[in-house]
Amino acid sequence: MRVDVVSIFPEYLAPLDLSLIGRARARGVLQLAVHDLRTWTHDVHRTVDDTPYGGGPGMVMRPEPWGEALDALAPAQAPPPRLLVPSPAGARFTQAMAHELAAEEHLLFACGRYEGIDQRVLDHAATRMPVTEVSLGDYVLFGGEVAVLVILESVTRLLPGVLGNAGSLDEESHAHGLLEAPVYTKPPSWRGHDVPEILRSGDHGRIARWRRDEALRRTAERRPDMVAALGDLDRWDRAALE
Ligand SMILES: N#Cc1ccccc1Cn1ccc2ccc(-c3cc(N)[nH]n3)cc21
Repeated sequence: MRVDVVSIFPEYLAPLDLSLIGRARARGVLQLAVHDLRTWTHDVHRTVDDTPYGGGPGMVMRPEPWGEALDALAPAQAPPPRLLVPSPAGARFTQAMAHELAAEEHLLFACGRYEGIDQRVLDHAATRMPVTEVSLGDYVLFGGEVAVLVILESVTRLLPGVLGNAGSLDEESHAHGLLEAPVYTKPPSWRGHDVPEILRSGDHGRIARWRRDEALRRTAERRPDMVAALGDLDRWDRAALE
C-alpha cells in the first residue's frame, strides 16, 4: 500500500517511523511519504492561509497550494488515490472503515489546520478521485495530523504480515462486534488479585466460552449500542447477558 500525507507540520508524523509501522515500511508492506504543503507555495512567506470569506474567527487554508499538491501526488495519468481529509464534520472512523482502507492501493491524506481547508479543494478533487472526510469523534483537534496517526495505525495493523500472530486480529475488540475480554499474564496472584481459574485450566473449549461470555458482558455494560447491532444471539450468548 502506498500512502502520501500532506501537512504543514510534517514532523508531526515522525512517529510513523517507529515500531510496527516503521517495520512495515522497512519491509515494503507500506510505502509512506510525508510532504510539506509549503513545497507548493511560491511566495517569499510560503503562505498557506488567508482570512475567511464571510468573516469569522481564524484563517482558512488557501486552495492553490492544495490544488498543486494533489495534482503532483495524484497525477491524472495514474490510478486515482482515495483522498482522506480528517475533519470534525467527517464520517465517524470505525474498524469497518479501517478494513475498507486497508484494501486500497493508494491513500492520500490531506491534513488541514486553522479553521479547515477551502471547500473548493475537496469539491475539485472529487471530480477525479474518491474523497472521504473522516472524523475521530465528537471533539475538535487543532488539525488533521493526529487523526492520520490514528487512522494509519489501525489500517497498518490490518495489512498482511504486519501483526505477527494474525489470529489476534480475529479476537480483538470490534473484530467480531464485541469488546474484547480482559487479559491476564503471570504472576497467578498479584497484590491479592488472582487470575480467573478457568484461564489456567488448560480447557481451551471452556476458556473460549468464558472469553465470549466476558466479551458479551463487558459490551452490554459499556457499549449496549454494539450489542443491539449484533443481531440474533444463540442461547449461550443470551445466557451470558442474563
Ligand atoms: N477543520 C476544522 C476545524 C473546525 C473548527 C475548529 C477547528 C478546526 C481545526 N481543524 C483544522 C483541520 C482539522 C482536521 C481535523 C479536525 C478534527 C477531527 C476531529 N475528529 N476533531 N477535529 C480538526 C481540524
